[in-house]
Amino acid sequence: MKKLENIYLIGLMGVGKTTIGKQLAKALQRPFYDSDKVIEDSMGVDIPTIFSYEGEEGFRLREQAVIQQLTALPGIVMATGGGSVIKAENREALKASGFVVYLHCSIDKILYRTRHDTQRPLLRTDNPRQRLQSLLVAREPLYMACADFKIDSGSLPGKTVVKTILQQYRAALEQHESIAS
Ligand SMILES: Nc1ncnc2c1ncn2[C@@H]1O[C@H](COP(=O)(O)OP(=O)(O)OP(=O)(O)O)[C@@H](O)[C@H]1O
Ligand SMILES: O=C(O)C1=C[C@@H](O)[C@@H](O)[C@H](O)C1
Ligand SMILES: [Mg+2]
Repeated sequence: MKKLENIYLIGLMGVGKTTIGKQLAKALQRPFYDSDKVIEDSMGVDIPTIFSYEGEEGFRLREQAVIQQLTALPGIVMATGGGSVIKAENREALKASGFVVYLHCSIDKILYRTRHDTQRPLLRTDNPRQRLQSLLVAREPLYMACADFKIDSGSLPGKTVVKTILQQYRAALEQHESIAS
């Protein structure tokens, strides 16, 4: 049976996984992990540097190792990298071990939120809008295949997003417990 002890946030870059994840962890008094930050801390360099030396493929292998490691921990909140759902092994690990929340918002909002960003190598292109659109088309089915709950994190204030996720999580826990007993 699927476990629900952990909460995982998935979605495109810039939708607010790190921001919302930290607030959820605080509300639940749980440890917070950000898979991107765990990779950066373990390597001692930032993500653009990893991409430039190892390519996206090298980064994905490191990401897979970190997702496997973190999904084995009990009682955590994790913000995942935007591309963590690409690998089937990651999707399986996320789905099996936690309540998965898919944060989404409009491409316009993502572009606005990431307008000063230098840390997202996949947006370093002449046409970031087109890049985000094609990432969304490719990934939407993968996000949906993992998600227990999908929420618009673009038009709602962060506080409301956190409150709604907590309500959904508690409802899922109750249902889970009644099925198990
Ligand atoms: N609900 C919100 N309302 C307004 N701004 C927000 C909200 N959530 C996040 N932001 C802002 O949007 C930007 C991107 O958020 P964040 O870094 O949390 O996204 P992310 O999903 O973790 O991105 P990545 O996948 O690249 O790590 C940040 O500047 C953050 O302050
Ligand atoms: O969407 C993506 O593929 C990425 C999102 C970021 O969180 C980082 O994991 C990295 O920049 C790649
Ligand atoms: Mg993040």
